[in-house]
Amino acid sequence: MAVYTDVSESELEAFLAEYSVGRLLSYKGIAEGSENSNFLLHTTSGAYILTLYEKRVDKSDLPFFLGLMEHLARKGISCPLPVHRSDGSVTGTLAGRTAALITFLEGMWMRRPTAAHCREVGKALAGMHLAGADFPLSRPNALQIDGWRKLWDGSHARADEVEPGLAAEVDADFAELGEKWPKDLPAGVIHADLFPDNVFFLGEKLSGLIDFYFACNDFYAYDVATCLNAWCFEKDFSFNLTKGTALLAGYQSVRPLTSAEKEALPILARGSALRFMLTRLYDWLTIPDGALVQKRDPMEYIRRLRFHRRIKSPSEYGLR
Ligand SMILES: Nc1ncnc2c1ncn2[C@@H]1O[C@H](COP(=O)(O)OP(=O)(O)OP(=O)(O)O)[C@@H](O)[C@H]1O
Ligand SMILES: N[C@@H](CCO)C(=O)O
Repeated sequence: MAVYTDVSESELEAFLAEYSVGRLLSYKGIAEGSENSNFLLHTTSGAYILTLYEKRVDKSDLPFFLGLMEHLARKGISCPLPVHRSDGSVTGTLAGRTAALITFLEGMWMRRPTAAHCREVGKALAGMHLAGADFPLSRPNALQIDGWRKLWDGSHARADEVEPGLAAEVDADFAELGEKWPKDLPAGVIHADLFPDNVFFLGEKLSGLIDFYFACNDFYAYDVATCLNAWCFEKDFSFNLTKGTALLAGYQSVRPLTSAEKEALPILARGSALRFMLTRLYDWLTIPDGALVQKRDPMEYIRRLRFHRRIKSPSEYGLR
């Protein structure tokens, strides 16, 4: 459930008076998502998403996130467009929270993506990387190895509650990743969380990308590695080579990977699996049961980590 903050009709109407979106017809909370409170709004001019930023989003990052969506949308990437207020700004205050209104994207996310969906997502990711190359703002990735270490420091003592031996296993990953993490690869603005629930489709056609609230500057190939993790594993944790091949071919049809990026893919995939394992583990251990934040299973990413440790060549992901 992701409606942490209730909004009354009268305060919403007062908030909307600052926008040229017509009259409010209806609104309802959206259960999906975990970071912010989201509402679907219908007004006399169409449908919109209203987001109230909750405490896990640093407000000083909003110009980057919202500015990026606007930049990408203007360059032809299908993503939500922030709606401007009469004073030109894109954020206001509602129910004591910083809030923004963005355009509604048609489509639905794929619970069971096929290789065709994976190919489309690869193409869209590369398109986003190219379109973001001249975005003037930048934001360091807070979830690089130092950020992972902070999460790990907060989880280490209880990690073996999730699986005996996990603390020692992950300590070894940190040692190896610290040593082998690439220092210089093509970099720019990345999505950093392009999971299936952040990509909408109409049939097999990709209709848009959402949720840019982890976007940052980092290696492009790290974003590719995150998509391999999020899109190409089956429920039994086996890697689906057909999906990997499709995703990578889709990406490379728009932005070919350099040989250094190809070579780095196994270590990037391992680092990305560790990153999502750690955020999940931290939440798993620190968020009380029954809280509104949805907890996701860290074991799903421990299984991926184990897979990546065994990879000998990037061709095992379907790379050509
Ligand atoms: N522009 C949009 N058009 C249509 N639906 C949207 C749009 N933005 C968000 N949604 C809907 O709201 C849900 C939650 O959005 P979003 O993923 O941005 O939230 P979140 O709280 O940041 O979640 P998380 O980070 O856990 O994915 C989405 O799954 C989707 O159903
Ligand atoms: N995509 C993340 C959740 C928050 O964005 C995960 O699956 O762990």
